[in-house]
Amino acid sequence: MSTSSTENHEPECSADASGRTGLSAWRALHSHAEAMRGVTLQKLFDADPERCGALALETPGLYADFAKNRINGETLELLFDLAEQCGLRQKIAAMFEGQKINVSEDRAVLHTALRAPREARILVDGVNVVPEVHQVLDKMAAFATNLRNGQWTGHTGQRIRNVINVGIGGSDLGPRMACQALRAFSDRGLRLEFVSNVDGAEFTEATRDMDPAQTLFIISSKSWHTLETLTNAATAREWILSGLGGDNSAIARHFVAVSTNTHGVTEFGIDPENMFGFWDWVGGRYSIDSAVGLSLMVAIGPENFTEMLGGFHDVDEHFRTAPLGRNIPVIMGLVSVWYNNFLGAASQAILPYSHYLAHFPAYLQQLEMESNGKHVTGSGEQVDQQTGQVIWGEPGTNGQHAFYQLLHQGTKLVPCDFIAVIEPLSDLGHQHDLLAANVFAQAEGLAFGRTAAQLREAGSPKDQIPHRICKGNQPSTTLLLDRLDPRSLGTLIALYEHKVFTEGVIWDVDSFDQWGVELGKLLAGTIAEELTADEVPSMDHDASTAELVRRYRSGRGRGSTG
Ligand SMILES: O=P(O)(O)OC[C@H]1O[C@](O)(CO)[C@@H](O)[C@@H]1O
Repeated sequence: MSTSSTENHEPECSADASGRTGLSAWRALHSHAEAMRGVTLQKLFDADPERCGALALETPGLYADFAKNRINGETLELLFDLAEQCGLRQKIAAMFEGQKINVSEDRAVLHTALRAPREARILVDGVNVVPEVHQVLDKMAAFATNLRNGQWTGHTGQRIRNVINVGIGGSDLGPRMACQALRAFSDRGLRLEFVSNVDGAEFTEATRDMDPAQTLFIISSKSWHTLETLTNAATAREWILSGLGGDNSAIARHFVAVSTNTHGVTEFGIDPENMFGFWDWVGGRYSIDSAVGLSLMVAIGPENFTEMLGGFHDVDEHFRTAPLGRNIPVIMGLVSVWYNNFLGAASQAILPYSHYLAHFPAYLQQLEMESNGKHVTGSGEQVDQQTGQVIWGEPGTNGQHAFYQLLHQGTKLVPCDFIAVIEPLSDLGHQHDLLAANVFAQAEGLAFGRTAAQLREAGSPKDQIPHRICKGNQPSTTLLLDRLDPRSLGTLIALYEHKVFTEGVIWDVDSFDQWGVELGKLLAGTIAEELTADEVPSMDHDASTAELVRRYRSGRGRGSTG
């Protein structure tokens, strides 16, 4: 197995002593990785009966089992050395202090302030931001309460029964994931829908059979410039107006906005009174605790939302204060770097054994891949090692009948995060026991596999034995929650936020910008004009793209030859 340079996209510059690969801890980890190649999980367990206790950590409501990872004490020590040499502890402090660690945008990164207690003091440019945070939370709580108890009615005086969050990326994935995760805590009299895609199919399906008189839209966009959201918002306005007799005053009762852009919101026609603000120091993918969580607060109520913030805050404190060796998100991040940069893992699977967490892998895709998919360091130099994790996954047990075959018998190293829950949320406790049996069984099976000797003993036909062998040694971490509730969801999300932060520090990237997303937006603007122009446009594309545009125009009955 090769090490940090396994992918097709090699950095343009070679590793030099000023980059991460020049650090003594980096070089030591390389040598250690060589030594660990033949060391299987079976050997690691056989060698150390204390391993499980030594490699498990707890935080309220959650047990993190790292034992089934291809690491030993030395691996961890070297990873902690690397963290020290990369200044992880100083960078954690800098984030919590509100220093402008989002260097390419010259912004502070303070999602942790969103869940700070009322009495906390966190300064950005000399101003304590905590009172503002709580002002917005209070305004959200008043609105959510009025909507839930029927005091906020629609234009015709009818009670609101449907709430549709319109937003994309960070303005969609968090509340969408959490509304599903916390359905058991939701007001079942309210129907929550999410519309993100510019594909009109999503809007059409979400609003099918809905009564506009009973429907409220939350238009959520940090920038208020996002094509998908503004397009869907305009469609929503048309839908409300045509459903309610074209009276513009209906907008005030059927639209609220979540944004940092008061001007854009006002221009759209939403009263700034009905706008819930946030700040440029909240990144989109870190915004679920801000006003972006409004749809979630409407669904679960302000008290549950506050509980969730408590879970986040507990982990913030843990991340900020626990020594590296006891710090769960630090270890999650470092173990992830170990596989990515030293053992050549191609991707990382997120496998929640809870149907309520069905959207959690998609949420983590943005969190991880938009944060750490970067090719330059904070100071704009080409990185000298692989950055970013490819994240994917599905809830168990469904995934077992789809892609686990590759995990058990394929040739790829795919570290897995299993997320399991002890207490069932439904009355079907016996099914929950089966679910739990499966998650523990999968982690065990992936780690230790099934040998030829075991198969022979079980009476497998001789010619089938090679096909049936599972080599094992596929590593995993298991996060075991006492129960899935607002607090533990906060805990879980915050662990991953800080895991991603840890990785970003090791890779020396700005985890809080996302310039790469801009290119697609720019090109789509040009192509949208070409697709819809009356006259055949003159195009400046590569031959492949130009042909696709021509064929599309032709298929839509528009001129395609010039
Ligand atoms: O909330 P906005 O400004 O509409 O942006 C939505 C999303 O678009 C991005 O800027 C790029 O995809 C994300 O970072 C962000 O979460």
